[in-house]
Amino acid sequence: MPLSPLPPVEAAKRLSAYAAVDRHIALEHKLIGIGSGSTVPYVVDRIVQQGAAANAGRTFLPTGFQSKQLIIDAGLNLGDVDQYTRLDVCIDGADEVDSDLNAIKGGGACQLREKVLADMADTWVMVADYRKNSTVLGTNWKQGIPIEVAPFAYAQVLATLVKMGGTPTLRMGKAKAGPVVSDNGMFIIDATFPEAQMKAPAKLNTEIKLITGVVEVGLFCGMAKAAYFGNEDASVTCRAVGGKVEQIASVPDVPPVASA
Ligand SMILES: O=C(CO)[C@H](O)[C@H](O)COP(=O)(O)O
Repeated sequence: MPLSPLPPVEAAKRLSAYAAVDRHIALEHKLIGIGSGSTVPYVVDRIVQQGAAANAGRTFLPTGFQSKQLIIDAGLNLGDVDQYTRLDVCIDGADEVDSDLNAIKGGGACQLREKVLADMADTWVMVADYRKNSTVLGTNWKQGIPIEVAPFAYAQVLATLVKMGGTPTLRMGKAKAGPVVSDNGMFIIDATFPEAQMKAPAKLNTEIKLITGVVEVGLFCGMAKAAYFGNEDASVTCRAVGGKVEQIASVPDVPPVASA
């Protein structure tokens, strides 16, 4: 059956997710990390399409409340990060990816758990629509780098980020008075930095991480094996570690490893 029609950005998210699952989640993969955001439901969707037999012996670890619900709602086996020290593969979304596969993540305030699972995974892969495909971080994603901080320390961290050249703001709730509180009970600061600093994201990541009170930084540097971007023309751009870029003309309606 052909894929159901979707608005262009949603269709692009679905394409990236389907292509990444088809390439990176094989029948022998038993421990799988599920990231956060609005692209990841399509990852779970494609995994379910691989069939009940494929998924019977698998365990899925979530990066937060949202992905935990996705795993449960899909009828997949839920695992806890306490039970494992490695994953076969983890697929996650991204807010922006640069030409070296460094990424800004944490638009959904999940960057701590996302980074722990990325660290654990033998293969960590990002999925996103074409708007996230960039050369320098901060070009398309203007909101800033999400930084998870201990609530007690937030004012001091804000001041230190300003001294470092950043423009930080405390992320406020949309349907809640007061700041956003992460799944870990932390606050989130979003900080923009001048392009010169954004061009060296690994250095910036280390500098921010060293601020007392910072729990995790939404810069993911040197972690990804590949990033998949769904395009408006129904193709998928795959950028792999080492700089190889591949255009995937189309994604099949059914996953190649589908089982009964
Ligand atoms: O890092 C994240 C959440 O903390 C998400 O993966 C990121 O915000 C991308 O989300 P989306 O797929 O909705 O664009």
